[in-house]
Amino acid sequence: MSNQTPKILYTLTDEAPALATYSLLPIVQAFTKSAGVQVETRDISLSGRIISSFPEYLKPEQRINDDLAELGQIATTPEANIVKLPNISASVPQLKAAIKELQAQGYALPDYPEEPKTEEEKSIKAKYDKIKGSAVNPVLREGNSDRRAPLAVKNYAKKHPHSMGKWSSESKSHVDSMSEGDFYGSEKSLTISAATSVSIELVGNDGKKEVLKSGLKLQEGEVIDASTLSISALKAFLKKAKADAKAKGVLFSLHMKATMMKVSDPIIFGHAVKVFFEPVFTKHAATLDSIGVDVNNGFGDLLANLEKLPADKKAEILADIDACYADSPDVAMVNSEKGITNLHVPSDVIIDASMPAMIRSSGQMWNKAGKLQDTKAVIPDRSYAGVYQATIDFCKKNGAFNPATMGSVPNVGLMAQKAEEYGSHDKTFEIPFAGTVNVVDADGKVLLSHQVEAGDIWRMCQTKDAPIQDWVKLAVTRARLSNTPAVFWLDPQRGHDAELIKKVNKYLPNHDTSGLEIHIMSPVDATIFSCERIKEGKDTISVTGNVLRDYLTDLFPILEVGTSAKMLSIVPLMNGGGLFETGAGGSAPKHVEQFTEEGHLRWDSLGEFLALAVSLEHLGQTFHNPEALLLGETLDKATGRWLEEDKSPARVVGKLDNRGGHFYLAMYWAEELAKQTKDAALAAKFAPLAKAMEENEAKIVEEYNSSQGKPVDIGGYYRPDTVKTSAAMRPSKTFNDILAQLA
Ligand SMILES: NC(=O)C1=CN([C@@H]2O[C@H](COP(=O)(O)OP(=O)(O)OC[C@H]3O[C@@H](n4cnc5c(N)ncnc54)[C@H](OP(=O)(O)O)[C@@H]3O)[C@@H](O)[C@H]2O)C=CC1
Ligand SMILES: O=C(O)CCC(=O)C(=O)O
Ligand SMILES: [Mg+2]
Repeated sequence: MSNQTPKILYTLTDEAPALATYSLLPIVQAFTKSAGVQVETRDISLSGRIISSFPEYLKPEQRINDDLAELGQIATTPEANIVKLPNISASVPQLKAAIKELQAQGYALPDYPEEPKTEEEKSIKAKYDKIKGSAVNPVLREGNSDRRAPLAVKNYAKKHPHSMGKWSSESKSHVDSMSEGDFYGSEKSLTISAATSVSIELVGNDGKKEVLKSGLKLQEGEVIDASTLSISALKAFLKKAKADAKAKGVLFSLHMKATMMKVSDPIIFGHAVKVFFEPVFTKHAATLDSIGVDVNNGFGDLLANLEKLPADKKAEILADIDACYADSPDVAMVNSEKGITNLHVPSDVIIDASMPAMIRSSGQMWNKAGKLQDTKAVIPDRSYAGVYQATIDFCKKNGAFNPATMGSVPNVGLMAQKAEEYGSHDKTFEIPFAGTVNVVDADGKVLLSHQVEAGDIWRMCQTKDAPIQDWVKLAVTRARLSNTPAVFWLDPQRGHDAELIKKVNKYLPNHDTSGLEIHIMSPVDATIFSCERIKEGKDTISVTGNVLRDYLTDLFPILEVGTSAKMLSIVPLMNGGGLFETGAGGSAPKHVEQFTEEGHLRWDSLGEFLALAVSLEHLGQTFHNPEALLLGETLDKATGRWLEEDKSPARVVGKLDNRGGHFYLAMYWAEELAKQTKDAALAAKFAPLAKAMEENEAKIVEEYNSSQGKPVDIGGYYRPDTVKTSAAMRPSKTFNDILAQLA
């Protein structure tokens, strides 16, 4: 491998991180090129993925490579070195908006066929559905997850604690979940003793049989589980939750993961919308059906479709909606000025980020008057909801956490090879008729079985053995390296977790655990244990499955350091390569809105800096490349200084933003390279650059800051115009000229 060109693949994504890339990548490429390291880009943006899926509809010059497929393949090779920025996991409304924008830009793409009739439409829908939801991360994540706040980041947070809402023991905020009929209550699981192939069959109460899936290959040692959610129980629960929110005078707020759980959660979301607006749906059922309303895409879909109706009919329905609002608890708002509620679009409120944000704000969310108010967080399934209730209880009892003193909860997450719920989409079904769902093996033996009613959701998950072994090893390695207690968050009451507990107990003895503190606790107990420790300033590693990996790596970072953007997020790929994710958060659509309205980008690129440093280190080690190692080391030092000197972007216009922050990183990085003594040639190359930046610091900052305060046109949202965006993101001519000297 050492005679191949060392190469980092840097991903082009969406929204705020994509904007930031326009400013940061030229710096990175200039620096790395000078040291003989190549940084190439791969387009995995939503628009890029759409364009590359429909070459036959496009002019030859519009066609682009399927970079995601290429990266997915590379991720399984030892030389993989990928820096992955957050991307949009598109809900249907986002997908449609992106298609519309691309069509307007001259791409003759087909519309998204909501109800496909012809074979062609079915094939178009299948292609779009592959792009929908979380379609990138599962492809690239050929390894487990190691997410933590580096020491420099914790120290920065302690020195500059972010604001944290106070907690009162009187708070009425709480989590509400089903008490029966959910996935949690119905989960069954087993470990496969010999490789086989299974099918999933629905046998109707009348004997009718439908094969839902066949030929699903299972490996020896693989854990499978299946569970079902009863729709009648869900509806009854939602109805009760709505009435209870009204009785208690708290906001009603639904928290799902409709992006990642792209089959099950939009259905649950749709039921919540229908239950909340029940009188409207009952009275206008036929009309709403005739205009093609699909509330799995949110209440916004209903509002958009009303445009198809004559004015008087539309007014009648709108009046009934108003009457329904008047009779209901207030709904938590995404944007109170624009009247957008949490029920409008399923991708606006995503549980991993939304619950911690609520907990950071005293357990409150925004009401329609734009004021914070106590909230009922509706999380129908019980599997993980208890973690949030336990955190809320902890804050009610002990007051808010103190970022200046609190400890840390890093995470080791089981994620590889589409583990657990996050790989269940192709085995999730909305049941067409009442009966029994059976998972049947190659010998015709029924492995798992559930009674279901029409409309229920049934799903099966897989967790392969090799990733489990790797996860246990990673947990022990992290516990050893950081000398920190590690807790496996596994619930013996759950079928799947019970199987995993057996595996953990089987594989832990393969490692030297002497002197390490390792526990297995249910998620609720683990939450209490970890919260008590962080309050005392102590660290505790959470070792979790895939969903809690996602939830906890927003929850604790948001409480500890204000945002999960500051996380180091490493995916040691199982075949030896490295995937370096930038932060643990998403693509921050709110930041784009602020940028286009007032020219200030508050996106914090710290996650990119951290990821790039470990990517360079990995590259240096894999290819025995001292220049890459040196670039990584100096970047790490520069990042440390960047934090010490507090060059993080401000939230408000007129002050240093993302772009000015990049300039400071470049200056510190050049200074570190000029200062080091391992490579005199590199030092000589970077010394004049550092000097030029130092001498022009004030002028450069002025050029950045004075570009703010006015609307910015980037010529597109999902596919911005590259020339316009580059100009907007690189407004300092002085800095651009200095950087050009490196070329
Ligand atoms: N790894 C990935 O690819 C991920 C992708 N996503 C996708 O991202 C989109 C948005 O998801 P959402 O749930 O809103 O979560 P986000 O993490 O994008 O946003 C939540 C909030 O977190 C803060 N934030 C996140 N990243 C940064 C950063 N680098 N700098 C400063 N603040 C930051 C912002 O808060 P503030 O308002 O305080 O500035 C932001 O509004 C969706 O399409 C989702 O599917 C989500 C998670 C991970
Ligand atoms: O892929 C996605 O949709 C979200 C991923 C995510 O939230 C995470 O990994 O933290
Ligand atoms: Mg997440």
